[in-house]
Amino acid sequence: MKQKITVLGSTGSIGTNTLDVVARHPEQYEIFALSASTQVDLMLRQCVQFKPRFAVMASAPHAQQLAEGIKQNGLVTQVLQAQDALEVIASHPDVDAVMAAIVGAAGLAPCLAAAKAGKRLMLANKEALVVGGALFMDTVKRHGATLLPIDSEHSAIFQCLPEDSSTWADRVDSLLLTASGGPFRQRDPATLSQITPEQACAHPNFSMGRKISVDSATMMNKALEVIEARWLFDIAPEKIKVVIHPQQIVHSMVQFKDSSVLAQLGTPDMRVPIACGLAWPERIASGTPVLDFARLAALTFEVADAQRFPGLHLSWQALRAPEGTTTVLNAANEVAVAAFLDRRLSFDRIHAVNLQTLESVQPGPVSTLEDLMALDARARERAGVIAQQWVC
Ligand SMILES: NC(=O)C1=CN([C@@H]2O[C@H](COP(=O)(O)OP(=O)(O)OC[C@H]3O[C@@H](n4cnc5c(N)ncnc54)[C@H](OP(=O)(O)O)[C@@H]3O)[C@@H](O)[C@H]2O)C=CC1
Ligand SMILES: CC(=O)[C@@H](O)[C@H](O)COP(=O)(O)O
Ligand SMILES: [Mn+2]
Repeated sequence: MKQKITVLGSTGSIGTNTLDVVARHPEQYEIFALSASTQVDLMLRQCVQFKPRFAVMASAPHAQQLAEGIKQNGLVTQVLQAQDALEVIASHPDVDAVMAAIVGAAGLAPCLAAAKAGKRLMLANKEALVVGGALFMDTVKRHGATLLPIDSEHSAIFQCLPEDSSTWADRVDSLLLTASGGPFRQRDPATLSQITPEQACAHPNFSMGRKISVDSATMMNKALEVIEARWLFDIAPEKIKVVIHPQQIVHSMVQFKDSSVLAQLGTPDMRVPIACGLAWPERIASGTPVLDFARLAALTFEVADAQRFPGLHLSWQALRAPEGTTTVLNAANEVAVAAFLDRRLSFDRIHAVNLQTLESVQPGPVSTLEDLMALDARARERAGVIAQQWVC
């Protein structure tokens, strides 16, 4: 039987890489549903190629445009656009696995729907876990869903950890997340206010969406990944460490109690963790060239400079603070990054918006999705006001 896959965010960087891997294995996988926000033409091409049963667009005008294209091409794909359409395709009884590749907190509701339906959930959308925290993990456990990390660092750790998670607490000393340091690892900090969105999005090793690219440049991506690791691997925040490794060949490491360290290596290409998540515990070809150790240059490691990357430490601070603080941090960062990408906020103010929002929003209850979304909305509103004072 072929596995039926829903891809949430199919027009993005992770979405298109997922479809690339799926297309290499037509005997094993078929696309059940796709979702996108604005890219109608690309979505139509994906529908022509993969013939999904459903395609979801985020807005009515985009859905209408897609429906016309679907009709012209004689396809039977049903186009949906409704508030709960993402939940519908994430939890449909015919779906075997869901790739969560929407960017931001917007991906939380469909992730929870997939988890409640007990699906195999491949999680790239780290913000969903940063926002959802305990509720997300409880939902996965209560409904017997299978959660597979797609974020490259977490996929690496997942592959290095013993299969039996009940042994982790006794055996594991710490998790070592590697970080590229982004495009400004060596840039004079005095010039950070001049950075353009184009410069910030020029990641040294990966071609990714604009939001995660800016996060990599501030190292807020690593802050989100520390929080993501805390929940995925149920580990105390102080046992999660970050080391800069500019080549991104070592994707992350696990240090055990006897000081032995296991690492996962590979060419930096997201099709590797995607193929790993799709097939786990089997292995399938990803289309990625293997590492050529004869030609590999030096692998180097450095400490992250706290002055250059002040956002990194917000992860540990937020994890020590009352539950819900990570939801506030994520919302502030989404607002600040959007303002920077719109050229309304300078690059070096992203951290200031995050910090001031954390200082001024007290998290309330976070035991339901509605609680989390209300807190997210409150934090966004506050972050918007804070960002406004520095509008450029
Ligand atoms: N790119 C990478 O290599 C990696 C990404 N990740 C994580 O994976 C997630 C996706 O990243 P990436 O693929 O780079 O992002 P992209 O911006 O490239 O893609 C995002 C996708 O989500 C859709 N989308 C955007 N906003 C909404 C919304 N409000 N509602 C519904 N759909 C929406 C977009 O639609 P459209 O394009 O049609 O507007 C697109 O399909 C992020 O959480 C990121 O942190 C993790 C590790 C690596
Ligand atoms: C590919 C991936 O998982 C991204 O999160 C990427 O690793 C970004 O790396 P840095 O945030 O370390 O630049
Ligand atoms: Mn990552």
